[in-house]
Amino acid sequence: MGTPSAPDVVVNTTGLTKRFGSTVALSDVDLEVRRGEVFGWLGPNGAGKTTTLRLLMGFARPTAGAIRVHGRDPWRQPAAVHREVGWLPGDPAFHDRLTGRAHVRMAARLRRSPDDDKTADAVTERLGLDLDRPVGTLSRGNRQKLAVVLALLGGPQLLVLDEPTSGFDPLVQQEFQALVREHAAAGGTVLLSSHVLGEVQRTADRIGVLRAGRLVAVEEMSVLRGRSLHRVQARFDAPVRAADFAGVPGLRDVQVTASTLRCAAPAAALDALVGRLARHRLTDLECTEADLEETFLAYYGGEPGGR
Ligand SMILES: Nc1ncnc2c1ncn2[C@@H]1O[C@H](COP(=O)(O)OP(=O)(O)OP(=O)(O)O)[C@@H](O)[C@H]1O
Repeated sequence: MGTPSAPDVVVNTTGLTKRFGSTVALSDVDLEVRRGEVFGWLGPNGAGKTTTLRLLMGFARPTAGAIRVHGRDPWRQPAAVHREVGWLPGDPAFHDRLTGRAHVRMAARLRRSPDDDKTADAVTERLGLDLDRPVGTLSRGNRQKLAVVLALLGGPQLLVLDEPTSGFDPLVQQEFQALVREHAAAGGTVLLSSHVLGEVQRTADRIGVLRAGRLVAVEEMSVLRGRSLHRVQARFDAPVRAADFAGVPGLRDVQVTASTLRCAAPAAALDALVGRLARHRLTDLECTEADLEETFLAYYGGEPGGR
């Protein structure tokens, strides 16, 4: 079933749709994730991110459309897909009385990969985790580290990570981001979900944005950075009108009150904007670059917590 995918396509979906009763969790999603890239899967709570990843793992069956991992249908061939995938669930479950190392050994036995203690020790040391403590005594962040260790066991080609950095402090986040980048640099592929751009902006090569189950954008991170908005505030020695600044391409959120203009402009619009400003007598000008999260919300709308 499905068309064969090109060799560098690791995950592809066509018309992927999942409904739960009357709830449409995913609607007609077409997506390709390629070898060697880190793909950020972004959207507010309830947008359908986890549903996508669960379909990828074969834990649920699409209502319509298809998802393939290296051309395989995860619903029909879950074991073959799981052999290639390191999975970090959004709410990892552990046996509280067993140590981290016992979990590693169990997972290694399931994967039949004897070298896993070495992988586990290397990752554990980098993230700063004690594998010899019962999991029930670990903090949330440390349990999350163990989930990362387990996802990396056996050197999977594809890492599928559902909100992986929740609970990490900034230093651990940095180390985790380095692990993700190294995985991609070695030819691996990473698909990671998040509801905030800030969490994936340092690691992702591309992002896909989901909103209420629909794919609203797929963007190279470098393009998004290029669209980065500037907040501009200009004061003049006499009242101005919004119409004086109409037609500057890309200008957003224009507010004019008496002799003050406030607006947002992508870098590409600054030159035209300055031309318009210069038609009046300026008394003050401020221009500050918005952070990427703000740029992202301006383009894709909505609150990070809203659906
Ligand atoms: N098993 C299920 N039964 C019924 N509805 C479900 C089920 N799983 C998900 N949903 C619904 O599907 C929609 C998408 O949920 P999903 O968990 O995929 O979103 P998400 O983007 O991962 O959100 P979050 O960031 O909160 O984890 C939501 O409306 C959710 O309530």
